[in-house]
Amino acid sequence: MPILSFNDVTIHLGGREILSPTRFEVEKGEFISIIGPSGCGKTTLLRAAAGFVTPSGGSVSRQGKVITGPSREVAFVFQDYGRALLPWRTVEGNISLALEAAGVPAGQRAARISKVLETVGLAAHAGKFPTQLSGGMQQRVQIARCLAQEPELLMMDEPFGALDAMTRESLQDELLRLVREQGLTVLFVTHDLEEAIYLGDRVIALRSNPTPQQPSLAAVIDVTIPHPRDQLSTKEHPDFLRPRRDLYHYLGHD
Ligand SMILES: Nc1ncnc2c1ncn2[C@@H]1O[C@H](COP(=O)(O)OP(=O)(O)OP(=O)(O)O)[C@@H](O)[C@H]1O
Repeated sequence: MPILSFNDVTIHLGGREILSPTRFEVEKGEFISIIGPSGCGKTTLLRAAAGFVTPSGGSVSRQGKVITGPSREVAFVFQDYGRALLPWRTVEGNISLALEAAGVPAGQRAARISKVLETVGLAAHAGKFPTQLSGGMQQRVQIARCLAQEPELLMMDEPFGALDAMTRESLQDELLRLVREQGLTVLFVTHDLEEAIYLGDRVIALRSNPTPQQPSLAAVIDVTIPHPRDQLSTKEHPDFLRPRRDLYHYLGHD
């Protein structure tokens, strides 16, 4: 059974159709990249998948059950790490939030926090406050907080969009490693075509202003580049260049 199904989901916001009927499924352990022009509904699609937005038509199911609201089984990483982390809590304190919310007993929290901090390479920074960390490290704290939650689904909304190119590439590689080690299922929104292909098992391309002839779902492209991937050879691989060219056209760059 798919972990997530969009069953002809339509979404209207502010009296406008943002998402025209959209159907796709996500299997456990898949990494789905979502790409499209600004305002085409990428965040809205993530929010619907997380139960924050109710479809005006169709339904979203998780493990075969129609979702009716938010769940602890879904964790969110936002682009704006500065606002996602509480500045008055240390790194450990921020991660503890997810465990407190999930009702994990105090005696079990410390071990889970050190495990996720180890996983994201921040064990030495547990007692620091977010402002004492670089942007990339703060983003890793957000990711660690999500991992501590042990979610079924990880939603990432342009998580690396505010980082410099080198930090972004190293976090992409770290994320790929985590996904493979932990068998995570991820929906990852990005503006960056190369990032979408580099990370994804599939790329979903959305278009703005859908019509019956040109629905929101412009394309779903399988990415067959083998793992492990690396920034140099993967991006020269024919299975990288082909979807890059196809998606470039789908996104209206003809
Ligand atoms: N609560 C809302 N009420 C009305 N309109 C909304 C609401 N939320 C989003 N929209 C509109 O829906 C459209 C899609 O927004 P969304 O944030 O999903 O796009 P996006 O593809 O993620 O954009 P970006 O790439 O710029 O982040 C936009 O035109 C936005 O203005």
